[in-house]
Amino acid sequence: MRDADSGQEKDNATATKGTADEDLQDEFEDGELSLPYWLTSTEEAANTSFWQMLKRLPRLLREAWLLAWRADRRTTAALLVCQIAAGVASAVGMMSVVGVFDGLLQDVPTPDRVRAAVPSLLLVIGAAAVRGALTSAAAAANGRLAPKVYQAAEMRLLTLTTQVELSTFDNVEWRDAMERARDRGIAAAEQLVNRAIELVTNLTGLIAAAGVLAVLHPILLPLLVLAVVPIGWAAVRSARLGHRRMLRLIAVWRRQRMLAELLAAREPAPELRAFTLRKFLLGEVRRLLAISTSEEIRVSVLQVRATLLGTVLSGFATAFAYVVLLWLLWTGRMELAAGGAAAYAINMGIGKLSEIAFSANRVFDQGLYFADFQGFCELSRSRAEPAPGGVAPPSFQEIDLQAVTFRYPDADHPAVRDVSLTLRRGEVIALVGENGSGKSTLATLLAGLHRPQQGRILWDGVDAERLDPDSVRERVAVVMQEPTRWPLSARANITIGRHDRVASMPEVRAAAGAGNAHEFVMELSRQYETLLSRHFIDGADLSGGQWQRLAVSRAFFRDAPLLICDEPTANLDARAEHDVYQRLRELAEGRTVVLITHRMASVREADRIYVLDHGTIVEQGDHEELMAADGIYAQMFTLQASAYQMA
Ligand SMILES: Nc1ncnc2c1ncn2[C@@H]1O[C@H](COP(=O)(O)OP(=O)(O)OP(=O)(O)O)[C@@H](O)[C@H]1O
Repeated sequence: MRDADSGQEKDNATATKGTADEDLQDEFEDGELSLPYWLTSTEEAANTSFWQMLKRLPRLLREAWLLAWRADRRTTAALLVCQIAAGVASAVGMMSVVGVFDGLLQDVPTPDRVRAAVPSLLLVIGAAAVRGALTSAAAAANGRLAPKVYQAAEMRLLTLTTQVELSTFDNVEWRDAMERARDRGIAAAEQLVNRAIELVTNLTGLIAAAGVLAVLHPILLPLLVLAVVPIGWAAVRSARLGHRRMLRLIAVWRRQRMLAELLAAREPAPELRAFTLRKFLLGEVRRLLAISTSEEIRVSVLQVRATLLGTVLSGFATAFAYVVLLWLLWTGRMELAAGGAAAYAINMGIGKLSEIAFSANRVFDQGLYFADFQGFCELSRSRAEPAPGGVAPPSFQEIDLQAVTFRYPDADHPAVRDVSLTLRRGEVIALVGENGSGKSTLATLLAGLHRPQQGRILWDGVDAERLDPDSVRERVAVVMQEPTRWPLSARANITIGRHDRVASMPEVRAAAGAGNAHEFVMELSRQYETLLSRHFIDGADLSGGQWQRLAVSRAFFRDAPLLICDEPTANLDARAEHDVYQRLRELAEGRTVVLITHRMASVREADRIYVLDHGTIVEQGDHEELMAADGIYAQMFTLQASAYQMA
């Protein structure tokens, strides 16, 4: 079937040559729509044969069952009972049709025939009513189950994503897996359950029809199957064409969606206008849309052709089944009443069989995406942060780094190499060095965000490897180089530093005052309750420096024994910078502060200064000692001081 598909697609591609779409088609073949590398495993799955697909079905059904069972046991069980009972009601209804025909065909006056048919007719009506009620109950149960499955899948994904080691975010394979799982995997989990339920419903209907036919005459059963094979083939072919079109177009769709979002988003709006990019970007979106439109039309023609062929062949096979039925009646091999019921059951069975072909294909289709989701979950579990039982001391006297080395995943060189240093309680330590010398990485190691591959970090003599990473992080407050702009209120942006503590307004104000944020927060429309996001009504945005002041306030509010400030003043004006350092020094009473900055004037007062170069410590001491040594630090300091003097 695979070859047949590609053959037909090739024919079609040839047919389109010479049309107005020629350029697009060329582009299409030339790689614009070639399969993105991260979809190769999905393509492999999509190209498997019809029989391979059938073999996979039981496993997929089991997975759907497990998903539903874990999400809501009672509803899943109720749903299954409703489905099976509806199937039984169907069978009872069909068998009762025999009685109706029996009554109507008796050799008595018409009123007596009708009277004889009434009990069976009531049974047919009763069975239909019960089946209808059970189907509605099953639909209600499904309506309850589907969102729960979605919720469970989304929560599973987010729980695992936030549990992995930070360095995993730099792993390309994991990030690709996450993209695919988030893009379609969560929805596929819900869809897989929906489609599996649909399949089971149709299967129970088919079993009922097949059971009735087998009772009436066994030869009718294979005829039923024969009639549905062409429709089933057409359904599978059409779905696979659609799935492969999706695989080819996904890169184009993603790019087009990304551009469309940029055109409509607020952040790039000024640059879009400043660089007069509108026409250029609109042209790009138009080009991508044209590619996907032409491909969609091409595939839909192929799909209609397949469906038409399947329907015609199935029509012939159905006609043959009825001819055989007539022959059975003609030759007296079957009672007339049973013949009427058989015609009814054939009709029902054909309907169910073709629905089964469709729903089995949908289960398979969603199963492909669900496999992506499961793959990501397994990968994330294998990369989850270890959680040893130890708890870091509430406060510490000393943090000791011993020959620590750290390399980012896939990086050629370690970002921090063989670093040994000691932080004592109450000290202010400064890390200086050129861009890329490893300061921020060293800070993340101290904060317990990364784990060194070599060397040890001791908290009062206890190896951090033996401590629960969250308990280490509880003791640290970090002002990041690029603090996150949380789309929350100004107050929450500060209290998120210790979200599990009930915060009184005076405490929030004190932290905001320390971070130099109180004044500008009071000027916002709703002061501390102002939502800091332009994406919402009444939301406000802040300048880079104001966001940084909030980040400093957040760290003050966290009130941790170790405060790490990674260029906390990069966006601050001179006065704000002076104030923040003043407060940092006050805060250092009883706490340890690690300061990373390029402003040499700010590090003069530090108890100890470490100079990093290519990940190693090349100089250390206080300001006077380092100036006397006349090394890198002295050069950097003199350079900046002379620049200020010239200014
Ligand atoms: N996530 C990452 N993945 C791979 N390499 C990284 C990553 N982050 C940083 N690096 C590399 O590690 C080295 C140290 O980077 P780091 O950010 O620690 O330097 P820095 O001294 O803080 O620089 P800056 O002064 O510019 O902030 C650099 O060579 C950088 O390219």
